[in-house]
Amino acid sequence: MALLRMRAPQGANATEIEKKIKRGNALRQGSAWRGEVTETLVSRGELVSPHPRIYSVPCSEDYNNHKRYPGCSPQKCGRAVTDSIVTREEAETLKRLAERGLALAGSEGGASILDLHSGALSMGKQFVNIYRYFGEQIGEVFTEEDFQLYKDVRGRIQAVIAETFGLDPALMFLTKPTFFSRINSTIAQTQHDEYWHPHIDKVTYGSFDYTSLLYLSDYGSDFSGGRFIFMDPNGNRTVEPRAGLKGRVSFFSSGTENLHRVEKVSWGTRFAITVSFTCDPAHAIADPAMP
Ligand SMILES: O=C(O)CCC(=O)C(=O)O
Ligand SMILES: [Fe+2]
Repeated sequence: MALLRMRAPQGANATEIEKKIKRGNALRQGSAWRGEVTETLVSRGELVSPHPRIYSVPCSEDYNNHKRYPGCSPQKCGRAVTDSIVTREEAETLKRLAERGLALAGSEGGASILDLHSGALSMGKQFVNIYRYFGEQIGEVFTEEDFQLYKDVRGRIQAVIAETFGLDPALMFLTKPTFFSRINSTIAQTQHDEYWHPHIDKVTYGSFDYTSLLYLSDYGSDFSGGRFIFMDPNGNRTVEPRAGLKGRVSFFSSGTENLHRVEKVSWGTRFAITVSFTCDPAHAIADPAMP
């Protein structure tokens, strides 16, 4: 995603992890596997309800290099998708909010973000602080109800992640960045537009232990390309975004076991929100709020 390139890998093990990505990429390029989709974990036509569809993956060693927080740090790793916690109306409301916010500016390239917590909004080739730049006008874009909806949805996602991975939800914390993304097929102008690179969220964002993505538009009707791809050593596993019936939520442990990328969007516009959690209270943030 756009914010993704803003941060260098952090921590003592970052270079090791980068080496692992490079080794993995070299292996993939040299093998018979040419990056095709080998398995669709959840397709656009399915409704995953009432229980999440869960795929377990062995935890990578990443977590051994970090302080462990009992009740939160991953002991079980994997990925899951649920279509049962965000209604279609809620997804539509959040999409309209993303549209309104991003309509104020946006990247010249194909990927724009609006970070609700920091206020960072793509503008041309850079970012502005939406709360500072638009001042009082912000009241015409966001309402208290919008922030309340974000908070409710965040709470539901947190609960389902805790349930799935056997965690205490009170010991996991929202972390930054948390942002709306808007992606289209416009040619990239800066690195921030290059959303398609393989990455590991724990490396890219530092504080993430669990990542979630709430999709606000539909693969195949609002846009094409733009599938989410887990890049496993033995092939690609994809999740097809969708929101038209229920807002699809995909979530996963943020370490090397979940190396991933987003396929390039070939037409249309793709909206999503990233909502992620940390086990480290020092990296906790409050829910975004009206300034
Ligand atoms: O939008 C998506 O499906 C994934 C974005 C992503 O990988 C990220 O923001 O780190
Ligand atoms: Fe990511």
